[in-house]
Amino acid sequence: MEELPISPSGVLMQTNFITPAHEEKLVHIFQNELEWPDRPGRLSLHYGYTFSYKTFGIDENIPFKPFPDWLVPLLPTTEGRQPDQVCLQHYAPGTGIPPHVDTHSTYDQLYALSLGAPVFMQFRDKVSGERTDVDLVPRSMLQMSGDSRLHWTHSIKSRKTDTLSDGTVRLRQDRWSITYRWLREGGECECGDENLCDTAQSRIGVEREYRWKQYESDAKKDEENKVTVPDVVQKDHDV
Ligand SMILES: O=C(O)CCC(=O)C(=O)O
Ligand SMILES: [Fe+2]
Repeated sequence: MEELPISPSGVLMQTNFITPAHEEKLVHIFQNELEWPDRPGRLSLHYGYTFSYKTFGIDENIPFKPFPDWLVPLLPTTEGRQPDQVCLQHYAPGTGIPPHVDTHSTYDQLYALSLGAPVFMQFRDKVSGERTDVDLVPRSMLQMSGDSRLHWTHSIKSRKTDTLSDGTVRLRQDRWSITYRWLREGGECECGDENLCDTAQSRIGVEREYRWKQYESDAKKDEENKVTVPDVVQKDHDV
């Protein structure tokens, strides 16, 4: 893993984490062997503990799901133990993920493997307004640590194209990512960031930012009720 020479600090990347042939096999599995929710937008499948769209922590009611065979060789080994929560997501062209930080109290280390088409991830410091785009190239493993994990939000814009620095317009295509999360011992974060840290916020009696939560839980309800999610809720809430 090499740290990228950018703000925020703490963005580490390993390109070519797997070979193109391995990636091709995985995409075949994703497209032919997995059962995805039947709705538009970004789709998620969970392994290990299940991510809760209510608390943004772990869903305590769902037992640990063992990692499938195809996933085991894709687990990062640099944390000394397997992750606790793994989320495979499919981004159809045009879909993204709103700006957020992964819950500080529940999760400690955070990694993401990119497969399929490239896409830009935008890091944003809400205090200074500074933004940095990182190109998530296929087969690269990203680690978000330090400032990039705790003090900057990250997002993927919902749009059909990305414009590269040389002006080239790149069409979005199918992308998959695998997010790996390790539970934080003790379940409290000591970073003290009252803008982004749920532990710091709860200590000063501030309710968390619920917008993304609302979006996700609405999408989940719609999935349960098999109601089509209207296009408008799939747009980013760029706050
Ligand atoms: O798709 C990605 O690479 C990252 C997704 C993400 O930010 C998350 O699942 O929390
Ligand atoms: Fe995230």
